[in-house]
Parts: sequence; structure tokens; C-alpha cells
Amino acid sequence: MAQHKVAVLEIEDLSMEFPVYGGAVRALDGVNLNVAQGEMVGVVGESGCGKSVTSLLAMGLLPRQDYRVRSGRITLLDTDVLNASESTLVTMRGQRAAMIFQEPLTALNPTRRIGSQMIEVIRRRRLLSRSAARTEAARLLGEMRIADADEVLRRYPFELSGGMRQRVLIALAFSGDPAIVIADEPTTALDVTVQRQVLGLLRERARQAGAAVMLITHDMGVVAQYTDRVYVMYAGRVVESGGTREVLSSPAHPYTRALLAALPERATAGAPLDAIPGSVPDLRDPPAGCAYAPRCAEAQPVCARRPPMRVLERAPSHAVACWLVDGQEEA
Ligand SMILES: Nc1ncnc2c1ncn2[C@@H]1O[C@H](COP(=O)(O)OP(=O)(O)OP(=O)(O)O)[C@@H](O)[C@H]1O
Repeated sequence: MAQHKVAVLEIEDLSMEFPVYGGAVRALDGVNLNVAQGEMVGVVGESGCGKSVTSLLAMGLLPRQDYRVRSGRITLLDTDVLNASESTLVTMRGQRAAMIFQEPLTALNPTRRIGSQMIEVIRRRRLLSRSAARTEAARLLGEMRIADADEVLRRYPFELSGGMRQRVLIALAFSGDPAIVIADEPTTALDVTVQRQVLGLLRERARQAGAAVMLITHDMGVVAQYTDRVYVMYAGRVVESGGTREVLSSPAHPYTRALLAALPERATAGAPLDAIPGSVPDLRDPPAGCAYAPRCAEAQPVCARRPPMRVLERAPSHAVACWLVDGQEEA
């Protein structure tokens, strides 16, 4: 079981906010999340639920002057991320933790060839001559099933398709020796077929390297197909977590059920596409009780109080923050 493996990322009771004119955006509120060695963990939720902030904070990539931590800690590979020096974070990101973003064009310099960019990154991480680094770049591209690696190395980013650019970035993510790769909506900009190829390659590479992956997505279909465990986030809180198969076959939170009902596959299978009515709450003034209650068709008076995360009796690895579900004890 994942819980007995070594944790590579541990987020404990994390609450943080962005000061803004006239108040603060409470982007994360009591988030608990962990990723163990070698597992693929999905973080899913609608836009604005706090997925990107969680991943950027975990990597130490949010400028400290932009936010305030109210409580909690983040431990990434034994590093206390919220208190680590910038040089510690830079070293960690270079070697043992990598991040892949949605739009590879912003991560790649448009004015330089792929080869020169890859060689530079590889040489920052390893003591190699230019030609050895170029050979290594070609090898890494080969691992991403790029047959004509030398040709790709000669190209500029704009000369490659979106899927090919993303493969280059995944290859680079594995050029160190990452214990964890955080991928934030890595394939949202790609069409479905290419998306599947790229995610399949990411999973294959991660397995070969023994690396864990935290996959941020708004798509339950991606969660179903590629992850071992899942965290469902809503309005800066984790509302449900557990093994992917268990959570998707027996979703306990009304929000998780709504996300599943909104899956486009259901619409093409004949059922209507159920967009979730209403919108995410304004995080400058979040609801005191269950944040989903204002949109929840099943809401009861008790939902005016905030529900704690509780593990389910039937499945101890499955936890939910909902008063309407019989829980066992606080998770
Ligand atoms: N620098 C910032 N200043 C103020 N508010 C911010 C800042 N960055 C993020 N937020 C707010 O924090 C909340 C969480 O944002 P986040 O980007 O993590 O959501 P998300 O779930 O990743 O959504 P998306 O899929 O659109 O990226 C949102 O309300 C967002 O507006």
C-alpha cells in the first residue's frame, strides 16, 4: 500500500492566502496531501480550486512576497520547502524534483534550438562535455519515443507540434534523477489522441525511473486512466481522497459525483453533459461551512458547519469531508 512507502511529498494542514486590495484570497485552507515513492497521484478540481497554487508552492516556485502562510508545512524530499533557502530549492528542483507545465512554449526559449537548450539544462545538472550532453539529449529524446532525435535537436520550439514540445519537456524533467515530477495540466492544450500518448509516455518514464508523479488536472477521465490515488479539491480544500478505483466507483462527496457526471464521455455515450450549476465561491470571502454547500443539491442545515475529513468505514484509505456520509474518524 502506498501509505507504507516513503513519502516524497507531504503537505500538512496547509493554509495560505494572497493579500489583495481590501483583503486576502484564501487560496488554500487546511490542505493535507501526500505522494509516496513511485506512485501516480491525481489532484483534480475545477479552475480556481487551488491545484496550481498547491503544486507551485510544493516546488518552492511561488514568490514569497506574494503570499502569507497561515498554517502548515510542506516537506518535499526532506526539505522544509516553506523555510528553505532559494539555493536549496534550486538544487532540489535541478536534481530530485521536476515540474512540467501546461504550455511548453513558455518553458522553452523560442529563439534557441531544442538541442542547445537541452544541452544547457543537462550540463547544469551533470558534469558532461558539450558533445556528451548532446548524446545524452538524443538518448533522452529516444526514451520519449522520438525516433529522429537529431532532427528534433536542430529544430526551434515553434517548428515542433505541441505534443512533441511536451515530450521534450518530459525528457528534460527526467534528465536529473527526479524522485517526483509535478505535472500541471500537461496535456490540456493537446488533442485527445496526443494527450493519451504524452500521458502514457510520462507514466512509462516515471515507472522506469521509479519516480512519483503528481498529476494536476480538471479531467476525471485523465484521473481514471493514469493515477493510482486521487485528491479532489474544491475552493482551496481537499474534499475527498483515496485510491482512484475506489473513489471513482464509489464517489462519496457530491462534488466528486458532479465532476464525474460532467465527464464528456458520458455525453457522447448518450447521457446529457451535466455541467455543475453555480460557480466556485469567492475565496476573498469563503463560506464558513462546507464550501460546496451553496451549489450542492443535497445540502442540509448541518452543512453550515465545516465538515472535517473522515475516513470511510467501508474503505479506510478513502476519506471525505461531507456531513452526509457516515464516517469513521477524522482523517
Ligand atoms: N498571485 C495571486 N494573487 C491572488 N490570487 C491568486 C494568485 N494566484 C492564484 N490566486 C487565486 O488562488 C486561487 C487558486 O488558484 P489556482 O491557480 O491554484 O487554481 P487551479 O485550481 O489551479 O485553477 P486553474 O486550473 O485555472 O489553474 C484562485 O482563486 C486564484 O484566483
